[in-house]
Amino acid sequence: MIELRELTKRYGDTTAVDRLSFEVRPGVVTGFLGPNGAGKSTTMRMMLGLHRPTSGAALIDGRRYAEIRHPLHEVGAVLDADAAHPGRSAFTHLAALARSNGIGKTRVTEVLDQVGLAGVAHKRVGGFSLGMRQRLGIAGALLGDPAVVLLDEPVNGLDAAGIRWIRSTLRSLAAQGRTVLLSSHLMSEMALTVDRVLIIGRGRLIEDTSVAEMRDRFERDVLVRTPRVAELTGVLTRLGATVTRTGDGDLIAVGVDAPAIGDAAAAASIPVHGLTPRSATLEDVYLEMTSEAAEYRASLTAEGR
Ligand SMILES: Nc1ncnc2c1ncn2[C@@H]1O[C@H](COP(=O)(O)OP(=O)(O)OP(=O)(O)O)[C@@H](O)[C@H]1O
Repeated sequence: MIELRELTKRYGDTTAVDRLSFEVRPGVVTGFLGPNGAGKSTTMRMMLGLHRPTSGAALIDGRRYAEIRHPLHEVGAVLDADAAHPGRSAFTHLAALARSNGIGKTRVTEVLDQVGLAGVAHKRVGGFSLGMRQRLGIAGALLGDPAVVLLDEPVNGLDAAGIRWIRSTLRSLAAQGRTVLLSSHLMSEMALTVDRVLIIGRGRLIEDTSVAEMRDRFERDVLVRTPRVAELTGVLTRLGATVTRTGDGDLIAVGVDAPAIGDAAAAASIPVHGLTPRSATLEDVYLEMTSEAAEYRASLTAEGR
């Protein structure tokens, strides 16, 4: 379990993380989402004791990272797929990591097998594809059999097979009762991988919800085509709908479903030539939630800050 309490990080005038509080629970895959510059990497680095918070705390199973005696056994992290020296083999890289944490070579063989790299264990990492380097990173994170696994942008740049592999690996880690947190700036990458989402913008928490709840919250509307626009607008408004008009003269009704619109139009003898229920995608909902933070970021970039 990961717990953030009013976690804050300031760099001079920039508040990268702003009084962030949330919990990441075991047994589910949690996505940590936000537009570029939202503060995801800074937050993860504070969880791992790599950055010192300005105030507040990031706790792993109730303790700050610095207080954990054998960190690799409690938290495994992949912050950068290129952390391994290109001249080393996968085995040598992991064996060095294992040795410095008092872990035996048998475990190295086990994790290489677990991530599907057993066949290339003695090949140079420099010749590995991004997908293979990502697997190696995960092998390193799993060496100490930790209860908490953190991954920063693990699917960035991966092909479809690589994404599928990460997805099923993270699901099985969560099913084993581990706490799994992965960051991304793209909802589309997360939608099929995570159960819960924590969305941040400008260092603040915007949403802490499940993907299922987010799907349910889509604002559904109905596109209505009628030759008697004004009359139908009146009928639907009286039904409680919010009605707007498209550039093509169609109506967009929010707050009533298509059958209710059809019935009301029939009762008023208004012809309806088209009735199309529409729903936003998960990506649309996410972009709307984070638009203010993304625009703020764009304005800073435009000012050259
Ligand atoms: N060492 C630093 N010094 C000054 N500002 C920093 C530093 N590290 C991060 N920042 C700023 O803090 C904010 C958050 O950055 P961070 O890298 O944590 O965001 P992110 O959500 O991980 O973004 P991305 O998706 O682009 O990786 C940004 O405004 C960034 O410019």
